Amino acid sequence: MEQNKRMSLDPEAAARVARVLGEALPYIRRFAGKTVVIKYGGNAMTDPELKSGFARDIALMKLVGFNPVVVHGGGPQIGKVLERVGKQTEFIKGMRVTDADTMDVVEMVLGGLVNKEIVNLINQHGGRAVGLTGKDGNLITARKLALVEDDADLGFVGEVAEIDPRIVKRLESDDFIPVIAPIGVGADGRSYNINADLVAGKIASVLGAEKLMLLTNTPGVLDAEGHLLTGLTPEQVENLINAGVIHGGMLPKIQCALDAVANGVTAAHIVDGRVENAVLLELFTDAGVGTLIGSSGSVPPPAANGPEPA
Ligand SMILES: Nc1ncnc2c1ncn2[C@@H]1O[C@H](COP(=O)(O)OP(=O)(O)O)[C@@H](O)[C@H]1O
Ligand SMILES: CC(=O)N[C@@H](CCC(=O)OP(=O)(O)O)C(=O)O
Repeated sequence: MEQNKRMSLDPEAAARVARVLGEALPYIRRFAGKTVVIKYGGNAMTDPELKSGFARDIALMKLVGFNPVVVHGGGPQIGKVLERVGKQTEFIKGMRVTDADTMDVVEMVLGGLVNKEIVNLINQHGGRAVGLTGKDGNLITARKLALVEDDADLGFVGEVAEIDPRIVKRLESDDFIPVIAPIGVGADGRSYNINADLVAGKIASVLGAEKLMLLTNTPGVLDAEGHLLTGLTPEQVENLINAGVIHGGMLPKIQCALDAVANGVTAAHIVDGRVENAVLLELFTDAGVGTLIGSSGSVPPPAANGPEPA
């Protein structure tokens, strides 16, 4: 039986598989033992097959020697539950205004439903994922976020005051895959709702990650005509923000990408999570996908042979 299966493999398909694996090898060597932080946005969690494919990609990353750390959002999922309980919600500069009741829903949806769904899917694909919120091991200490240009009170919206990465490092070294919900704990023990992009950026910086990948529902950063911008420098990003081309939910995303790159993360990528195998395409192919934000707007592909330059 096994013999028959092998014989029926189409030679062209076999050559394609071999080519893809060959192309992946230098990337597997580049990232071996390195941390890659993947932010999985609620808008990218569109259908069951894509979610399952994402989980399989993360499990595979770990098996080939990377250290994936997942930080997830869940904005649309929070919105649905708020709607079900008849609660209005409002966003200011991409942040959800969060009163005490909304905070309860945020914590239940992110720390409960969404976190455990991702953990479960990764584990179904042979990974060993562990779900955390910022409260576990004091991972994320938060303080209330005050908007600089606006007087608006965002309620229990927080910003990261400090990341204690010990629990994440411990899980990584024991071959677990940390899956983190963006809820922080204040000095007073209260919960704070933090934009998941901001948490992902800070965690990537503190862990000294090789790469930060932000999965969302656009092909990447688009220009005023809707064309994909494949590589951006910090100066180009600033011009696009000033021109109003980057706005809404893309603002915290791009801000965290810039912060991460300024704090030692080699590159940040904004990637279309609605594309099948988006994570693997970005990691393992020369072309990559989405928008890369780096000090020079590009990262050279790894050498096909020999050691990686230090
Ligand atoms: N220049 C831009 N290019 C692409 N998307 C943009 C841009 N400016 C604003 N956006 C908006 O940002 C959204 C992504 O942010 P968000 O909805 O918060 O996603 P996520 O849930 O993945 O964090 C896009 O769907 C788009 O509506
Ligand atoms: C302060 C704030 O806005 N928090 C977000 C947290 C979830 C999130 O960031 O989800 P996405 O990545 O799917 O957008 C919210 O309440 O929606």
